[in-house]
Amino acid sequence: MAIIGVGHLGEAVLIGLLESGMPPAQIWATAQPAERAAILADAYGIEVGTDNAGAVSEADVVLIATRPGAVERVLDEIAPALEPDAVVVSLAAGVPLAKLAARLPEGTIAVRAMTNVAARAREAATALTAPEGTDLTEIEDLFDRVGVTVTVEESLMDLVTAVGGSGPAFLLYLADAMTSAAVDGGMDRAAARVMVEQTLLGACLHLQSSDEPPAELLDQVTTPGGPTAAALDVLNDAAVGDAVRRAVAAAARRGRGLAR
Ligand SMILES: NC(=O)C1=CN([C@@H]2O[C@H](COP(=O)(O)OP(=O)(O)OC[C@H]3O[C@@H](n4cnc5c(N)ncnc54)[C@H](OP(=O)(O)O)[C@@H]3O)[C@@H](O)[C@H]2O)C=CC1
Ligand SMILES: O=C(O)[C@@H]1CCC=N1
Repeated sequence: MAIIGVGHLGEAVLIGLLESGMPPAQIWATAQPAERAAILADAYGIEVGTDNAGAVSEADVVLIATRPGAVERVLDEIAPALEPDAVVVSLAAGVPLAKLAARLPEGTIAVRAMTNVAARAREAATALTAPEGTDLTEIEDLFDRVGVTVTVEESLMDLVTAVGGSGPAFLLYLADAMTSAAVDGGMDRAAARVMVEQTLLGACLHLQSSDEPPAELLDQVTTPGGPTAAALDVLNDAAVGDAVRRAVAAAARRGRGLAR
């Protein structure tokens, strides 16, 4: 396979794939500038260059990991070098399948994947979309190596981008605020970080291990008149739940805007 434009997300996916046992010799990647390509090649023991067309020439699956604005240029570069049965998977927010297909040779399958940085820890949530009737088994298997994969209608991709692709940002925002509060209260920063990260991880695992809705689990940790109730009073007074809903809507709107 080939990964074109290894930056933050591309590196997370690369690490997850290698950690999953994919042989390094199976992955050809590109990055820029050449110095970064050399650093990545050294760090991961894979082929990394700056020649996008060269990297895809023997690939069955090509992941495009550049920012949205560079995707069409990359497709123009690689299109003549693609294997006839290659599948091209764009990881970019907001670039529709139609735009991908328009730049690819007739018959080349284009797929959109919205994943997230948790691919690094093989805990990504990935949503795939492709033209109706596409057999996505191979691509699902690929993303299953780095987490959990679902398939959605393309019309949902901007929403999925907001809750999945951007999703880690919501928890990292919370982690930053909770850590600052602990440090301001006198905790050592390293200890505060361990407490916060383990608590957030534990809460997510708790949610995952239960069939109950998050609101029900929230009730169960909120003793009437207790400290958690005091915290929720503040969050509710500040309408944080509403702000989160508006943040998801804003991220989805921005994703739609990128398509233009
Ligand atoms: N970051 C995230 O958490 C998520 C990102 N995404 C999507 O993933 C994509 C990448 O995001 P992210 O990793 O954050 O962005 P980055 O800017 O970190 O990575 C993109 C990389 O591609 C390189 N690049 C640009 N043009 C080319 C080219 N023509 N050939 C080869 N490499 C090139 C960039 O180099 P240079 O810096 O020199 O331009 C950069 O290193 C985006 O489309 C985004 O929508 C989706 C979900 C989550
Ligand atoms: O914000 C971004 O541009 C990317 C897309 C989704 C998450 N991060």
